[in-house]
Amino acid sequence: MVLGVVADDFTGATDVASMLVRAGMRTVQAIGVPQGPVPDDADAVVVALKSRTAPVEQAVRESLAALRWLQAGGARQFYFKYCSTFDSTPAGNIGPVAEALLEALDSDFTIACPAFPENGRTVYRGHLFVGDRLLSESGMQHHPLTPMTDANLVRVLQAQSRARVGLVRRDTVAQGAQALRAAFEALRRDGVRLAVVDAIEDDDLRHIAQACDGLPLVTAGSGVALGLPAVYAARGWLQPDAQAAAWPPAGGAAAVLSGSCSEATHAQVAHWIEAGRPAWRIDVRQLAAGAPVAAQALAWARERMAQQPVLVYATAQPEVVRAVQAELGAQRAGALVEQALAAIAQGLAEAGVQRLVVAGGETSGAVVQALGIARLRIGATIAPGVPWTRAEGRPLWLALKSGNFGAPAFFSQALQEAP
Ligand SMILES: Nc1ncnc2c1ncn2[C@@H]1O[C@H](COP(=O)(O)OP(=O)(O)O)[C@@H](O)[C@H]1O
Ligand SMILES: O=C(O)[C@@H](O)C(=O)COP(=O)(O)O
Repeated sequence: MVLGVVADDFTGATDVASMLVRAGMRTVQAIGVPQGPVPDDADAVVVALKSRTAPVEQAVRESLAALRWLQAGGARQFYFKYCSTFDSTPAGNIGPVAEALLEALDSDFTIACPAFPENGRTVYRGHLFVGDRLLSESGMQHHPLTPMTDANLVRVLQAQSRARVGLVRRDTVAQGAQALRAAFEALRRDGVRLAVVDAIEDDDLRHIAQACDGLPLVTAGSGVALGLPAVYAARGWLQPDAQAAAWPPAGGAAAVLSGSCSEATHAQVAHWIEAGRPAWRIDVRQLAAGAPVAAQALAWARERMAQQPVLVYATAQPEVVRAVQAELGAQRAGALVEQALAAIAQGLAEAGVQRLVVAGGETSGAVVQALGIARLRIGATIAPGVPWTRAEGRPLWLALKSGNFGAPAFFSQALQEAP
C-alpha cells in the first residue's frame, strides 16, 4: 500500500477512491476500521468512517484507529478526506481530527484544501465557492446536520482547531510546487500547523499534490488526490494500472434510496418523479409516531421492482426539514430517516435488488453498515466523484452519491451505466 486514506463519510470515501482509480491506483474501500490484513492487490486503501457528524472524541478515536491500521499496512503517505463543501459542525470534526492525525504521525504541518474544480468547488483567498456562489449562499447553509454559514475557511477551521491556521494564496499556488514548498516552510516557521490552500483549477491541485510530497499527512477533499498517483509514480512507488476500474457485469433488480436534502438531490428526485418513474416518499412524522413506514415502503417496492427500478426518498425542502427538526430535534429526525432507509435497503437486497443507488453521505453510511458490507471495490465513474462500486464477496453493486453531486438525470444515468 502506498496511500492510506481516512475518509469522514462513505460517499466521500468512494469519491476519493474514484479519483485514485481514475489515475490508475488500484483502490479498495474498507467500511469502518478493518480487522484483517491489507489486501495485497491494493495500492491505496480508503477507510470509510461515519465520523463527520459524530461527537469530536469519537471522530478522533476512530480516525486514529484507522490511521494505526493503515500504518501497520505499510502506507507511505496518509490522507484525511473530508467534504468539498467542508461539512462540519462548530465543534469540528475537521480541525480536531487533522490535529490528532498530525500528532500521531509526529508531524507539525499539513494543508487543508477542499477544492474540487470539476464539481465547481474552488477556494480563493481562503473562501470556498460552490459554482458561482459562496459556500454560505450555496444551499449548504440549509444542510440538516452541518449547515455551513461561513465561506471563510481560515475562520471556520481556526474555530475548530487549537493549532494556528494560515493561508496560501492562489498567486503562490500558480507558481508551482517549489513556491508552495517555500510558502509551507515560511508558515511552519511562523507556528502555523494547518494551512488552507487556494485552488481554482486542476493544475493548482497537481502543484499542491507535488508540494505535499514528503508531508506525512495531507488533508483535503478528493481534489488533491488527482495529483498524487503521478507523484508516487515519479518516486517509483507505483505503476499506474489502466485496468484499475474493471470488473464483471451486474444483474438483478435495481432501486434508488435518497436521504439527502441537498439541492442537487432535490433536482434528481424531481427529475425522476417528472419522468413518471415510481417513487415513494417517507414521512418523518409517521416514522416518529411509530408507523411501520419501512415495511410499507418495502411492500410497495416489491410490487414494482421486477418491472422497473423504484425510488424511496425522504428528500424534503428546507422549510419542511426545519419544521420536523423543530418538533423532533435534528439528530433524532436524521437518525429516524437513516434507520428507515437502512431497513429498506436490507429488505430490498433480500428481495433481489443487486444494483442500488444511494443519495446522501450519512444515508449511505447507514445503508452500507446495515447491509453488513466489509469492503467495496471501485469501478467506473458515473459522474465526477461518484463511481459504481461492488461489495466484496456478494453480488451487490452500489453507487453512493454525495448529496450535491450529479446532474438532474443522475439516478437514471447511473442505472443505465450500471456494470
Ligand atoms: N425529511 C427529512 N427531515 C429531516 N431530516 C432528514 C429528512 N430527509 C433526510 N434527512 C436527514 O438529513 C441528513 C442528510 O445527510 P446526508 O445523507 O449526508 O445527505 P447529504 O449527502 O446531502 O449531506 C440525513 O441524516 C438524513 O437522515
Ligand atoms: O467531497 C465531497 O463533496 C464528497 O465526497 C462528500 O464528502 C460529500 O458528502 P455528502 O454530501 O454528505 O454526501
